[in-house]
Amino acid sequence: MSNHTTSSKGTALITGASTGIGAVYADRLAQRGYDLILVARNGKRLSELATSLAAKTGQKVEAFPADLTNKAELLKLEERLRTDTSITTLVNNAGFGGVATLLDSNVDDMENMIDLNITALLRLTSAVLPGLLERKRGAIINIASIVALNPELLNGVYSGTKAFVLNLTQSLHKEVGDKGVQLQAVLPGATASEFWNRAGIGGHQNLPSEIVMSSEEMVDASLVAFDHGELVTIPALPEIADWEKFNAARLALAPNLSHKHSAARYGVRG
Ligand SMILES: NC(=O)C1=CN([C@@H]2O[C@H](COP(=O)(O)OP(=O)(O)OC[C@H]3O[C@@H](n4cnc5c(N)ncnc54)[C@H](OP(=O)(O)O)[C@@H]3O)[C@@H](O)[C@H]2O)C=CC1
Ligand SMILES: CC(=O)[C@H](N)C(=O)O
Repeated sequence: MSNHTTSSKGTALITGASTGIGAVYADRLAQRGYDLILVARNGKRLSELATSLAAKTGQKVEAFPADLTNKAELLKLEERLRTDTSITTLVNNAGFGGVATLLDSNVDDMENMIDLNITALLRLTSAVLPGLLERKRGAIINIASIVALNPELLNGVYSGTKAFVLNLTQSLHKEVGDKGVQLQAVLPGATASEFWNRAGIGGHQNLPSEIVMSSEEMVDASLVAFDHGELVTIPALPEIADWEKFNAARLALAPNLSHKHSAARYGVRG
């Protein structure tokens, strides 16, 4: 498959685009002049969104229904990412979480969460990245979460999946960030979307309103950060210096985490 684009921005492929944060990315990127490929399970919702965004923006918008936890469907999307040279941007947004403790969770549901939040994201990234590097152009936006930094909040497997997304993005930035491909990890806090209904707490209306951002504001802030080339974006964090201090402390630990001998405090030095 070759170049389908009608746009100089190229095509953005957005997973989890049928609603919530992904649907707002679709709207905003189409308004910025991207053609779109919209992915989610609900084909009817996707087609309706594709039709309305195409009419609103004049961009080419395609619905690509797929369950990303289904290997055959995931492989089809990977093939598209590998072969469609119009694709310049991947927004890895599809994901779900939970609020139950591990002991109260069904382990099959946890595995399914890992399949979507980690495996699908990894495989789609691996499929698109070589082409972007070859063309020296493009971006991957990965939707993580503030729970990447906060394992004590919500479900621990969910936190682990989002820590994976953050770490992978930081690692890829080091690997390819100077080769023409922009990376961004977005760490939303509580955001108004169907996430909260799917997570089993009956909707974001059940949260204190002071901690819940609209999906529109979350995405708009993240796109401003994207334009500034920010690698890790925490839309709700008032002072970026707080993140920078946290990250600097992590980096300062690094040279001291691997030594020939264990620390003196354990009293077992050879
Ligand atoms: N809302 C929040 O408070 C926060 C959300 N996030 C993250 O943001 C991302 C988007 O979530 P949000 O918009 O809030 O949630 P929503 O539940 O509103 O949207 C999730 C999207 O993912 C799609 N999706 C779910 N399962 C699959 C699947 N198996 N295959 C393909 N698509 C799937 C859904 O569509 P369909 O059902 O049609 O497949 C939908 O489009 C997620 O990664 C979430 O973890 C991070 C921090 C905070
Ligand atoms: C931190 C949150 O409130 C959240 N929903 C998430 O991380 O997905």
